[in-house]
Parts: sequence; C-alpha cells; structure tokens
Amino acid sequence: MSTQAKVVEGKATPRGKYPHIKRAGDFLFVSGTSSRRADNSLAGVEVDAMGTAKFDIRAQTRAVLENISDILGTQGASLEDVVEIGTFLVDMSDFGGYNEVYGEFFDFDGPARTTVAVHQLPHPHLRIEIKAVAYKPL
Ligand SMILES: N/C(=C\C=C\C(=O)O)C(=O)O
Repeated sequence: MSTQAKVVEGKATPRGKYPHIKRAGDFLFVSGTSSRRADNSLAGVEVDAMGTAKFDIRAQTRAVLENISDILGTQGASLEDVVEIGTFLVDMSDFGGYNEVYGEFFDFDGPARTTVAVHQLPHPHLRIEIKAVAYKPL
C-alpha cells in the first residue's frame, strides 16, 4: 500500500511535525484541524482591549470544516468523501452551536461521527478541533 503526506501551502502551518493530510491507499487522513488561518489568526475569536476573549463556536466550527474542505480539495477530494469525523470540544456546552453548523455540512448519510470533550487544545482560544478520514480511491 502506498502512502503520501502533504503539507498544504496557503493553510495554517502545522504546529508540529505532521502533515495536513496523508493518503494511505484509498483513504485520506486529515490531521486535527482548527479555525486557524494561514496568518495564524483564529476565526471565531474576538479579543477586546482588556484581553478578554469572546468565542463563537458556530464561526469556529464553520471555519474548521471549511479548512478541512480546502485541505481535501488539494487531493481532489471533498467533504462528500468524508467517511469518519472525530470532534474535540473543550466544553460540551458548545455542543449545540457546533451541532447546528455541522448539520449545514452533513446529513444522516454523512460520515460516522464521534464527539468528545477534552481538557485543552493546542491554543487557549481554540474551542474545537476536528480530524477526518475520507475515502477517495485514486
Ligand atoms: N493537529 C494538531 C494541532 C492542530 C492545531 C491547529 O490546526 O491549530 C496537533 O498538534 O496534533
């Protein structure tokens, strides 16, 4: 089985030594992805003059799914090819907003999904990170 890893130009630089996406045979694995933009700013976060952060889980969820879509696009795949999603929330009180936006992208015939809450994500302003597996034979 052939494997191929890719760091995607124009997307936020990985925060460690891992690719945005890795092909293994007919499957594409997208690394945990946040709402981080290429310039390292974060969608769905506003920080006021006092340094207080206000989070928008809907905006973060949308940005994450759009980032994953862009990353899949570099391999000729799309969100329609996604067969499994793993979602990490920092706080389950965000579940409703996340779920609402998620439903704009996927329906009951969409990917299998697991959502869990974790203690922290790699940046204090991140409320959500999603990883995905897509099935896209060459
Ligand atoms: N996938 C990881 C972090 C992603 C952070 C980001 O996209 O902002 C990782 O550390 O494994």
